[in-house]
Amino acid sequence: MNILLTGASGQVGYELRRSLQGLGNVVAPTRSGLDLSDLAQLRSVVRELKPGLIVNAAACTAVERAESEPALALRVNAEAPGVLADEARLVGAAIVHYSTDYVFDGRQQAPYREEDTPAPLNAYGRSKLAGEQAVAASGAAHLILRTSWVYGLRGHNFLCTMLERARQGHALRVVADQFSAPTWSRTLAEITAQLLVRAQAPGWWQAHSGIYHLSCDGQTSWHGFAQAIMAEAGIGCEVQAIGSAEYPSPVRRPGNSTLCCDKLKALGLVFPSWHEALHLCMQDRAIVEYD
Ligand SMILES: NC(=O)C1=CN([C@@H]2O[C@H](COP(=O)(O)OP(=O)(O)OC[C@H]3O[C@@H](n4cnc5c(N)ncnc54)[C@H](OP(=O)(O)O)[C@@H]3O)[C@@H](O)[C@H]2O)C=CC1
Ligand SMILES: Cc1cn([C@H]2C[C@H](O)[C@@H](COP(=O)(O)OP(=O)(O)O[C@H]3O[C@@H](C)C(=O)[C@@H](O)[C@H]3O)O2)c(=O)[nH]c1=O
Repeated sequence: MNILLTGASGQVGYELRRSLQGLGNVVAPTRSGLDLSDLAQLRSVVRELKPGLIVNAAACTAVERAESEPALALRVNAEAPGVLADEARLVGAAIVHYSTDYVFDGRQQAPYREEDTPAPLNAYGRSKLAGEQAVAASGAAHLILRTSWVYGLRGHNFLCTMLERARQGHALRVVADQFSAPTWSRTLAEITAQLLVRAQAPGWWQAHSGIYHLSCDGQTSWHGFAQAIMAEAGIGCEVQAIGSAEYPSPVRRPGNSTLCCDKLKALGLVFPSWHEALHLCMQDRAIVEYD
């Protein structure tokens, strides 16, 4: 089976490329071979490859940029996934699509469940919600996996930003009033692959297509996450706690976007705590530095 993987140069796509190996022949075009803003190209690539599975890890993830370029965010995060899902249905493929905790407004105290009503606060969240809706409406066998605060040792993410700022000797001031679960890109990719092994059972997609929450266990604030990163890296750098109002940004972010993952756990999948995953990720640091 051919597996079409988009976004393989991103932090989740990079890990998926490895995790999906045992499931089929992973075809991972670069952006020049498959540009999600070119909807006609998307259609022709899927028709030519005839994949049995599409895994869409490509997205516009620059949250601040989405505020000033909402049309591009909508095209890549909403229209393109809709086209991919539509084409998946036509070639008889299933599609896995990633979404975000930022579809919620963060006012709820308890962790969000899949059936809770989304109400995004920003352009990125609105584009991702529209993407979910397009995939769900396509009629293709699908998994929409919502995750949160993804990091890894490569690419653009909060962990790399904090380590770089500390290395440069900057004082760290980090918001302490936004809560969710940091999720290692490798955890996300490995649990996705475990889920796809289960999905090989006859009738699985008909019974299980839908939205699932997939984050590491537990919750913390960005400030708590930054403190844990410094501790794991052995950097004795103080991290000052600030309120969201003290961090200048054109983007409104949810106060509590922790995701409840019980629906996936009920399928027998085991999730590490966010702290455990961070520890494992940081153990990889020496390897990545010599890559
Ligand atoms: N990062 C996070 O904190 C979170 C991410 N998610 C979701 O997880 C998924 C994966 O995110 P993540 O790996 O972090 O994202 P990254 O920003 O690390 O990677 C995005 C990928 O998408 C590709 N891409 C962007 N625009 C296009 C385009 N027009 N055509 C083709 N490819 C394109 C990028 O390619 P290139 O290298 O060429 O730019 C890159 O490979 C996304 O759906 C995201 O919304 C959900 C919650 C949290
Ligand atoms: C760099 C920095 C950020 N912050 C704040 C801003 C923000 O509230 C929080 C995280 O910063 P980021 O720039 O990583 O935020 P952001 O890009 O909003 O992160 C989000 O990305 C998208 C793709 C998602 O889907 C979300 O789950 C989430 O991970 O920390 C500080 O307080 N101090 C700092 O020095």
